[in-house]
Amino acid sequence: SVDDTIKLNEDTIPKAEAYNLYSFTFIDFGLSDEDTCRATIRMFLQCNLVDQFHIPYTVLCRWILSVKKNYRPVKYHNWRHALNVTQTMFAMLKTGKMERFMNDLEILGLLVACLCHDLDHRGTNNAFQTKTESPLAILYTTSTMEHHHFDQCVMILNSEGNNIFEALNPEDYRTVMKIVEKSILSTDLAMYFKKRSSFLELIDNGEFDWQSEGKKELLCGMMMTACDVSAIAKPWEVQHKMAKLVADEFFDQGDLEKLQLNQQPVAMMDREKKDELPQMQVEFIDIICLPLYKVLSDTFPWIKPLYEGCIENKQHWQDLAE
Ligand SMILES: CCCCn1ccc(=O)c2c(N)nc(-c3ccccc3)cc21
Ligand SMILES: [Zn+2]
Repeated sequence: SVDDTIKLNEDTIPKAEAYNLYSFTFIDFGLSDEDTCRATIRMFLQCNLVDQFHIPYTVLCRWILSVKKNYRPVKYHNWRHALNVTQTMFAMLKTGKMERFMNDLEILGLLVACLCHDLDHRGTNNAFQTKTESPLAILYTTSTMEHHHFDQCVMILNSEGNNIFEALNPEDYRTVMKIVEKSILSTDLAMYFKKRSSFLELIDNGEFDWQSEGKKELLCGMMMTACDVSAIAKPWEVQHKMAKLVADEFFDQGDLEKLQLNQQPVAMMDREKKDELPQMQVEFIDIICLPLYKVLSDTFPWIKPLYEGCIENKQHWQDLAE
């Protein structure tokens, strides 16, 4: 009858294995937009978040659709990137066994942060906001886009029927919003090097339980970056396609800089230098990705597949760079 809501149970939403959600080699290419929403629901179900935090099914669906709608159709920083980052976080927590260090609020916060971490991205980076004196750069002078992404996350949660946190008590609500805010802000790659050296210091001091406030925040921040760049660790065919999407988005920004600002873009964003891409990929892997996945997989061995995937892709890019 009309008042039959779609009962949320195992069979209305395909199983996690049907979407290969537990794997570090998850590929979204074959999924329809509707499938991406079902896969997101499945990840929340598998982490028992819907029952744990009494998230009404219709609110969860509406929120996922609102988040998807607030991603722009840019070449790389779109809804599919958000889904891929969220799925990598899910795989790190489950297959990578990182969930043992996290309480339920942290798991909820991390998945929400991943899904929202690039909301309303325009395909241009923080430097571009500053150079063009965009309204966002005037609003936030540091981590400009990341503050905007968090703002958009809050705006959606405050929209009618979209507050998946509505059943949380005030203390838990404050806690989870802090986790979401810190996790989204930690995806600013400019913060990565500082974060990594603090993380290394903790490792060198023999840190093992990660339970204090600051240490937990640092671990979540490292996990967020590991998920954000995880396209670099995917099977070569997938990585090659994703790298082209990243480069094309960078080149579009370079074009804007030439046209709007009459400035010469950096090599990474200059389509005249596209044949230097393989070498730039090797540098990106060596400077950002390998150090990150090495320190994480040395400490948490079950996420080694990310390190191995990255090593393999470095080899492929080196072959192209010669
Ligand atoms: C906005 C930051 C994107 C970071 N990023 C995330 C995941 C990726 O897979 C990749 C990639 N394959 N390549 C690049 C890259 C492209 C041209 C020059 C230098 C680096 C970046 C990247
Ligand atoms: Zn991202």
